[in-house]
Amino acid sequence: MTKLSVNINKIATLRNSRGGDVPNVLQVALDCEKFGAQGITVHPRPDERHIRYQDVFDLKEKICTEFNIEGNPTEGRFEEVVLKTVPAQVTLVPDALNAITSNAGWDTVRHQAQLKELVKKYKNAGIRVSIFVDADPIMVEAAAETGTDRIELYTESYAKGYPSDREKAIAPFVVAAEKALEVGLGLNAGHDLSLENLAYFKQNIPGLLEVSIGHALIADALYYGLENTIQMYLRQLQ
Ligand SMILES: CC(=O)[C@@H](O)[C@H](O)COP(=O)(O)O
Ligand SMILES: NCC(=O)COP(=O)(O)O
Repeated sequence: MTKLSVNINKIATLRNSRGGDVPNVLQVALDCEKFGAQGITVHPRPDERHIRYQDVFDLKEKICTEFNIEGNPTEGRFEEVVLKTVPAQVTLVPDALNAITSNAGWDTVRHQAQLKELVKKYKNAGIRVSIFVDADPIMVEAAAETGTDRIELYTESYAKGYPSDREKAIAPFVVAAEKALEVGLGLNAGHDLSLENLAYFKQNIPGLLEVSIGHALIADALYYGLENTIQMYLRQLQ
């Protein structure tokens, strides 16, 4: 089974644009769960441009599905907030401070020692760890050496390549997924997954445990409504 974790960053973006509490981020998260989402993902950034650190505490208290916190472990209050809230999963992402969104996976060879320390710290706190990586078997193999439980494959290149040549776009992800299974890593994926490209990804990637989807899903909800949209995404994963 592949779990759908809804990334609610975009709900917080909308709320922050007016400075009030509409839409209410916590209520949307609870509704996502009610509508069938099996997890909630947030990606607090140091400038708190969407999810605020306080949201993370508020969400942890109320949501009952799997809580996944993504972000750069060395920036802002990320480490403090994750260790205080103890989510089900932390996903380590090497975000640059000025990037519009996540734009690369870890170089797990170069950052091996740093990642080993981080993985140990979060695992000792009882948090499952996932490392965001590109679809490259060398990066996957080195991720396994850090002791991480899972990796999250960074799917932007798949999403970009899908419309013109989906077989070519998926090929490196199949290789990376097979490597992950071979070295005993759990497998997540995310970034720019959508109603258009999700089913083919799911059908071709062995052992896919979880996808986290935000941008496209929230945009689709403008047309189909949140409940319908979540059901539509869940159907792609059957
Ligand atoms: C880790 C990742 O793939 C990102 O998609 C991220 O979680 C979304 O972050 P933004 O909403 O800040 O673009
Ligand atoms: N980890 C990826 C994620 O949470 C959502 O990414 P996107 O669907 O907003 O691109």
